[in-house]
Amino acid sequence: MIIGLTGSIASGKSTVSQMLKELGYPIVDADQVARQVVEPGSDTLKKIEEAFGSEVILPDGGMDRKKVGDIIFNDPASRKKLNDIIHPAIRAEMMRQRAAFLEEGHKTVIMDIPLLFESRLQHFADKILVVSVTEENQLARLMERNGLSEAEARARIASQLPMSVKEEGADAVIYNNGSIEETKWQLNRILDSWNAVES
Ligand SMILES: CC(C)(COP(=O)(O)OP(=O)(O)OC[C@H]1O[C@@H](n2cnc3c(N)ncnc32)[C@H](O)[C@@H]1O)[C@@H](O)C(=O)NCCC(=O)NCCS
Ligand SMILES: Nc1ncnc2c1ncn2[C@@H]1O[C@H](COP(=O)(O)OP(=O)(O)OP(=O)(O)O)[C@@H](O)[C@H]1O
Repeated sequence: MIIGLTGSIASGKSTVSQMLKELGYPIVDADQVARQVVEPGSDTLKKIEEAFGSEVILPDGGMDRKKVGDIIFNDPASRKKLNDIIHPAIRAEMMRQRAAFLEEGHKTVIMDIPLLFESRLQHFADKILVVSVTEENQLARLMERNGLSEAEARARIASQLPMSVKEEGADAVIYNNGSIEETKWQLNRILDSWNAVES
């Protein structure tokens, strides 16, 4: 069984993903893969440099994530340009990791994909698990975690589909507004109902 884990920015996907990891499930993490494919010297980073200029490259050859974030979260055309370059590479690497886990004999694989709905990747998953949060908690947690102003945080939230659309497309929803323990309890209940065996 492939479980697609998604949600909105700062809704708690990584928190839930960590719980799944502790339970023994193998995880393919799109945000982590997105870092892997832009390592210094990679073809993808070269294409990003061609598209956005050498000012998005740090002196050590890595991508300046802050600068790229400032550009793409404030301009839909730039966001599309980056997505068109980076998403094919992310998808290919995620497919490779998924196949490797299945080949190792894992019965369940978690695909943590923040943009599952935006990129129309629903077909990747047998079950879609959405981590939801109220807009108030989302804004507060995002500002706190990333040290962003309210305007910067709102721009990031607005760059994704509304939470309600994702909830509608989910097979199950975790409401991550209470304690971590409450979130863990919801997760366990959902995994039981899906008979999702660890590893
Ligand atoms: C723009 C970048 C450089 C910002 O890096 P930064 O370290 O600040 O953030 P990080 O990578 O941890 O992403 C945080 C969250 O931002 C959101 N986000 C990231 N990229 C996008 C995007 N293109 N569109 C909408 N939301 C996005 C996701 O919810 C993600 O979980 C980086 O997010 C990136 O390379 N994005 C393009 C790749 C991508 O689409 N990743 C999302 C998963 S496929
Ligand atoms: N139930 C909770 N109570 C309080 N804080 C929480 C809770 N769940 C998550 N957080 C905090 O909220 C922030 C966002 O959570 P997390 O990083 O898991 O979200 P995410 O969906 O993975 O974000 P992103 O899309 O940006 O990768 C983190 O600082 C996390 O510690």
